[in-house]
Amino acid sequence: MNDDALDEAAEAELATRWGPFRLVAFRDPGDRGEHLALVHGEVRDRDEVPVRIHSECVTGDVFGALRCECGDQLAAAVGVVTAAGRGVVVYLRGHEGRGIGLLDKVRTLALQDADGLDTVDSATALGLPVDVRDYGPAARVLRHLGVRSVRLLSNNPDKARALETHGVKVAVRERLLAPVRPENLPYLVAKRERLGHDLPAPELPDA
Ligand SMILES: Nc1nc2c(ncn2[C@@H]2O[C@H](COP(=O)(O)OP(=O)(O)OP(=O)(O)O)[C@@H](O)[C@H]2O)c(=O)[nH]1
Ligand SMILES: [Zn+2]
Repeated sequence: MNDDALDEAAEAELATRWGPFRLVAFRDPGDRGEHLALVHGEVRDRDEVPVRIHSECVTGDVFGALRCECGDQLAAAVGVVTAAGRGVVVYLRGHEGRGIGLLDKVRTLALQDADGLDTVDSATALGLPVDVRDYGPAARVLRHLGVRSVRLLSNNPDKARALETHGVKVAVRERLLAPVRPENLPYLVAKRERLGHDLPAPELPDA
């Protein structure tokens, strides 16, 4: 896809429970979707800016679902950014279910519960792709913000590679770990063993 400018963007200050952010809402020319970037501190013309590229997970991010660790990672990323005094959290809508959409994601969850399939096999069993996320919108908004290179907060080496193919300079990728819980243990195991995520062997804390 092209790596040109954003179609349109709107900005406002956003005081949050975590601290002050500048909200940049934008429409991307590639997927035509509306996405968000939460910007903290000065990021223009900076190198190694802490950046989280977060795929929408309405169940985990909004409703606190524990079967994935998305909500915990989002909070952790905001914590890293505010502690560093600068950074960006890009929130990509349309990435729900690694790009298959909300309804099909929920179908995969139901199949996991019914048949014990993991997050990969449940998608394949339904004839769905495992991961069809487009990182072009993330690359374009980082360019729009003038970020020179990023300290990427992610356990997914493919995400770093995908961003690089869209012209983002990933100076370093850093793990973004969430607490291991009984509810998210199967998901973390599958991400480590099936999807090649850079995760330590997940272990539950002693009770
Ligand atoms: N298809 C499918 N998608 C899921 C499932 N659980 C969570 N997701 C989606 O997975 C996306 C997040 O991807 P993950 O594989 O958890 O992590 P990642 O973004 O690749 O890697 P990190 O940067 O380390 O978070 C979100 O869009 C979720 O909606 C599931 O069981 N099936
Ligand atoms: Zn999730």
